[in-house]
Amino acid sequence: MGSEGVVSMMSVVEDVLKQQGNRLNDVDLASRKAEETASRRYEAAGWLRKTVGIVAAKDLPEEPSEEEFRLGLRSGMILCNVLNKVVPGAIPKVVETPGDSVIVPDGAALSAYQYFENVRNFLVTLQDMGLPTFEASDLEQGGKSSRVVHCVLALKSYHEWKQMGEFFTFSSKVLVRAVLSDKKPEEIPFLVESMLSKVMEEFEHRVSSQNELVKTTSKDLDDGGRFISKPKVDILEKNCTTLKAKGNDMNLIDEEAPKNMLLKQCTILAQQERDIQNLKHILHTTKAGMQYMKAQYSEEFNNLGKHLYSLSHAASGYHKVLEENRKLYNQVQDLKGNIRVYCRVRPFLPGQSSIMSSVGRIDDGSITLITPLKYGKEGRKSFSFNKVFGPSASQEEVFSDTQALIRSVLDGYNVCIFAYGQTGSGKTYTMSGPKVLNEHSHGVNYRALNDLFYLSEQRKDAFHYEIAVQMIEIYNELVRDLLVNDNKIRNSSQKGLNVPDARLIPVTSTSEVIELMNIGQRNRAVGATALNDRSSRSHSCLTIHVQGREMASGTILRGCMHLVDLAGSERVDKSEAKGERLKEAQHINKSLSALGDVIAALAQKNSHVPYRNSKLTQLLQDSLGGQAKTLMFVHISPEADAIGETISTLKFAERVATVELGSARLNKESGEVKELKEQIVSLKAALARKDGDSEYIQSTMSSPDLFARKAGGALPPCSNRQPDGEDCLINHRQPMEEVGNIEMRGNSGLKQKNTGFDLQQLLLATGSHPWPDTDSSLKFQKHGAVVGDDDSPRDWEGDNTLDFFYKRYQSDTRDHLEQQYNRNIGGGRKENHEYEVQRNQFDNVATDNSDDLDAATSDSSEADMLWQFNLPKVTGTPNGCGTRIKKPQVKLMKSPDIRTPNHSNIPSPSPSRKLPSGSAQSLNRNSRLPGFEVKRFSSIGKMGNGK
Ligand SMILES: Nc1ncnc2c1ncn2[C@@H]1O[C@H](COP(=O)(O)OP(=O)(O)OP(=O)(O)O)[C@@H](O)[C@H]1O
Repeated sequence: MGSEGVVSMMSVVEDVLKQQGNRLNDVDLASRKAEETASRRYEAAGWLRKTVGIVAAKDLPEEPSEEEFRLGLRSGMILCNVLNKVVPGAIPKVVETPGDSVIVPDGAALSAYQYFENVRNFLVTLQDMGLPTFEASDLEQGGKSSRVVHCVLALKSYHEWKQMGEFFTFSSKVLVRAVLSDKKPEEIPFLVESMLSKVMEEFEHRVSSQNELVKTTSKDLDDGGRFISKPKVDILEKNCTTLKAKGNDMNLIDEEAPKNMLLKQCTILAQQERDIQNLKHILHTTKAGMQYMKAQYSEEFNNLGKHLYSLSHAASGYHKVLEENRKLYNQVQDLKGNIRVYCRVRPFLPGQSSIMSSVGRIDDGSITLITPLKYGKEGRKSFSFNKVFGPSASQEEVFSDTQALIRSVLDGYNVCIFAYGQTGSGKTYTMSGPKVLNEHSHGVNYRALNDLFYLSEQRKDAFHYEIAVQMIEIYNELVRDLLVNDNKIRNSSQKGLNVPDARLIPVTSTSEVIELMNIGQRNRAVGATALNDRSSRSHSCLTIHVQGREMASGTILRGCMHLVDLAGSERVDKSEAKGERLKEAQHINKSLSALGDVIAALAQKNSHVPYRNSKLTQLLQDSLGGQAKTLMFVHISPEADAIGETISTLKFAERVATVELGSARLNKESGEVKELKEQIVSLKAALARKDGDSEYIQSTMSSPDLFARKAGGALPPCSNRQPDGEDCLINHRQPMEEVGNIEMRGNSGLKQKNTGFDLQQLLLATGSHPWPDTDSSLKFQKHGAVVGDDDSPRDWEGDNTLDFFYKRYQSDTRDHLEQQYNRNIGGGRKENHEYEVQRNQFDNVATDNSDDLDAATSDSSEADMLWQFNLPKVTGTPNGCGTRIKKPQVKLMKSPDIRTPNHSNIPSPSPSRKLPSGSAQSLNRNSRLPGFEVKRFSSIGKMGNGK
């Protein structure tokens, strides 16, 4: 472009400016005043000149360098300021162009891109309106303005279209004014109409595209944005087309630039759509993944729940199995006859420090002690028992395993529960409870009795039970009946435990027993005042005798239960006991060590078991050696300084646990046997009547057993020895010999005679010669007890005499008796009675299938007998139980030679076994065996009747 062109352009512009300035004056006086100032005009003209000159100097490339960009920016700024002059207020003036921003007069910084975009739009609008100022021809003619616009568009592309955002708003009022200011009045309606139609067109176009966009967006949102929807693509394309078309329509700019820009915009939009779709897809996938994971999680959670349930089920099953195992183990132990041993650890007492405990660990069945060096390097010692109860175990827990034993008593077994342990270790607490009793603190005694009465009540439709109680203490080797108020020691014999003098009192409820126990405790306390805390220095034993009759069959079951609270073991040197206390301690230790000896002998299965070395071992004899079910609670204190006693206590207890007593025996007597016994009694009575033995008749006619005597609900009368005015229960006391065990039944006449039995009579009755009365060492005490001079137990197991006699007797007694009977028949002789008795006995031996029961029955009382009479056992077992005589032997043994036994071949069982005469009529059917005979007669001696 030549200088002429520039000048003419300048003059055109100057004219326009002039014209416009004049017109604006008319429209807005204030504005015009400002715009009309010479300096501004001049300035505007100068800017314009400069701008045009610069732009003319160089075309701005599409992607300008920094310098080019700044140049273009500056050109645009100048142009805009010119335009600002032309249309005041339409475009803000540019004060500065720092970086790529534009500072307007009020100091606000705008992005250059936004600013020039607005300028472009403004120019396009003006052009669209057909304003003369910006006639295309003018621009094209001058070419400068188009370059400026180009420059602006180039800037736009430089900053990318996508950043396009806000547009300047400018006052349409101002614009209209500017447009109409130089128009003739007649042109105005046309112009306004044209402008309005364009505005409407644009407005409608924008509204419709806006609506479509809104619809598409909402549909996409409804679809969850899964994929690019076809309509949307169409809209995009349409938009692109529109944009392209628009670009084509733009006459003010180059053909290519808008096309490129539109294409770019489309590409960018499409890309963005794709991105959005991808994102949506990812979102969808993630959602699906989440849902899948959620489902999986909940499934796994369910499975875990099921697994946990099955685990807990298995765990409870495991515990059940453990419990079952323990029960089975206990059953096996019971079958083997092992003494059950439960260990209980006392808690620290109030005021004691619990830091120094000797107990390290307690498991279900084992306890580990922490031991000082002197007990071994390991520092630990473990002991195993049937169960170990820790310090926190409740009375109920401790009793829980004992319940089965209570049932056994009602089933006809003998049971012994005893508490062992060092002084103050909690024996009395376990057996009776603490001083202040409540429902939870009741000890084994109370609970056992409660159960006993409860179970007997439950069985009342099938069984009729009668229960009686005895209570004794052993103090300094003297036995004392605690249920007698006179406080006399009933038997001070050092040779025998003369328990028959201990009262046996029928009871019908736990409270009655508690009442008796209180009496017993009071009696114990009387001693205690004199002898310094005697209650803990003596062994006490509560014995409960139970007899049950099965109503349907008449079968009799007898069981008894000893509940023994032993005196505490004590180290004399440690306690520094002196005088009476020392004597007590020595007695206690002696009896406990005797107990230890008995246990050791039993554990080693020795043939000799030294029961007689103390009253205690005699008391426990039927529990330790008589096939009873025996349970020991061993107690220990937790204090570290008691470790010595604790270890020896537990060692002792472990030894006890190894003792096998043989399986417990059932004390059962069938109705048939009972009938036979009754027949015997009546036959005896008939014979006695004939003999005029009124005393005998009288006694025989009385009911044969204590419990039978009580029939009709009346309690047995108290003994003659009972002082008048005693407690009602005391008044019902029975001498023990009347009520002891099974063998206490009937034949009280024998008791009253206080006679023993005569084996010689039996031998005579069986055609045997009596054993020579060579020894006076076997004596009868006043109650018929047989006492050896020495206390040593006699083991007759290996005695050939017995075997011999047994064989002879067994095989031929029946014939012999029948012959004897035939000889005596009609003679009214007493021998007939003996014959009947013996024949019955024989029949029982030969035919009675309840043989075992008989044996069991006899056994239950056997120990009592021996205990009472100091009579050594004459059975085959090492410990004196009469259980080794076996029924098959009884039935198979035969000897042709029985009628005239060669007495030279039958040595006396023992020189000490000399028996008094005159008791032949008291023969028991069980006298089929010598061993049994002796035993039976012992029973008779003790109980007063040996039917
Ligand atoms: N399991 C326990 N829980 C709480 N206190 C107990 C427990 N065992 C024992 N005691 C308390 O310990 C003290 C001694 O107990 P207990 O009299 O029963 O011992 P002991 O072995 O019978 O003594 P001794 O041999 O002198 O007769 C008592 O005060 C008793 O209450």
